[in-house]
Amino acid sequence: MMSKHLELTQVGIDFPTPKGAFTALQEVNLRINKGEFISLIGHSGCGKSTVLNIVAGLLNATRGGVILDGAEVTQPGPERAVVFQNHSLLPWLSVYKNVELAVKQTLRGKPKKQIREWVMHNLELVHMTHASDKLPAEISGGMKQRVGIARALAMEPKVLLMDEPFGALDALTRAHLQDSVMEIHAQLGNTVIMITHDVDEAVLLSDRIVMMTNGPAATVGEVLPIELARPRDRLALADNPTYNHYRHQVLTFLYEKQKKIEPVNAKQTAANKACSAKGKKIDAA
Ligand SMILES: Nc1ncnc2c1ncn2[C@@H]1O[C@H](COP(=O)(O)OP(=O)(O)OP(=O)(O)O)[C@@H](O)[C@H]1O
Repeated sequence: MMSKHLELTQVGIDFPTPKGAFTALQEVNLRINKGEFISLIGHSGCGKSTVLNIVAGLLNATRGGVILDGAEVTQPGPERAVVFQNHSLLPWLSVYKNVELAVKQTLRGKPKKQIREWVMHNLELVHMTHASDKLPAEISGGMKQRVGIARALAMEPKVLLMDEPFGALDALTRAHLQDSVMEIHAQLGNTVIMITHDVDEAVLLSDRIVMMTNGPAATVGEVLPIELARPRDRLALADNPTYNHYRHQVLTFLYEKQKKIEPVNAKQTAANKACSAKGKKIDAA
């Protein structure tokens, strides 16, 4: 039986700017069950990373707050591991050492053999044991991202926070990693919050998709439960009407309900002004 364990209540944040306070988020409310896979989707700049950073404890909310298993989140902690778009591995350490470094604190004082087994176990989860002695520069982008995920998992976090984890990868590598993440999630049952811009990725991976409104003062617009049986097979789902219905709902939210009106750039504005001035002169002539 799943129990609610992560709660964002009335979360709001103001950033100081030279022009005064900028309200990025307003009244964000979300209840997440243990083991749930949540995707955050919304237009660029709406506040997805800000939500994730508040849950990670890297930013403090101006209003409201986050409770994880009854304790308020006020700072970063090992129970909330973050995977960023750009792996952020230490370039001078091997794949093995990068993962080991993350668990040294939590496994301090444990026998070396136990630490080694744990590091290798986590590299195995992401299929990276074969490259344990390589340096980050010697492996591909997708492999680095796998190691970043292994490093996060090795900390045994209650919540795995992923900020566009596959954003920098080519489509095929991305698909392989999505499959790995689904496998790992099925095996470990961590709670996951993932930011994505990819509608297919959100539908394929999630239990619920949280769709955010445009900023400023962005908030949760709609929440879409994805009731597709697991394990999920991307090929089989391509022709599945329910899958396509979910896809359509997300697209409708993004491109109809939250249509992004791009600001006209300064150059264009100047050009338009010049044009209409010219037009007036012509009219007047
Ligand atoms: N430290 C800061 N100071 C001022 N404004 C900020 C700060 N951090 C974020 N913002 C603003 O808050 C809003 C939300 O930013 P955020 O990075 O969370 O958006 P996002 O949805 O993750 O964007 P993207 O999809 O492009 O990564 C944006 O308007 C951004 O400019």
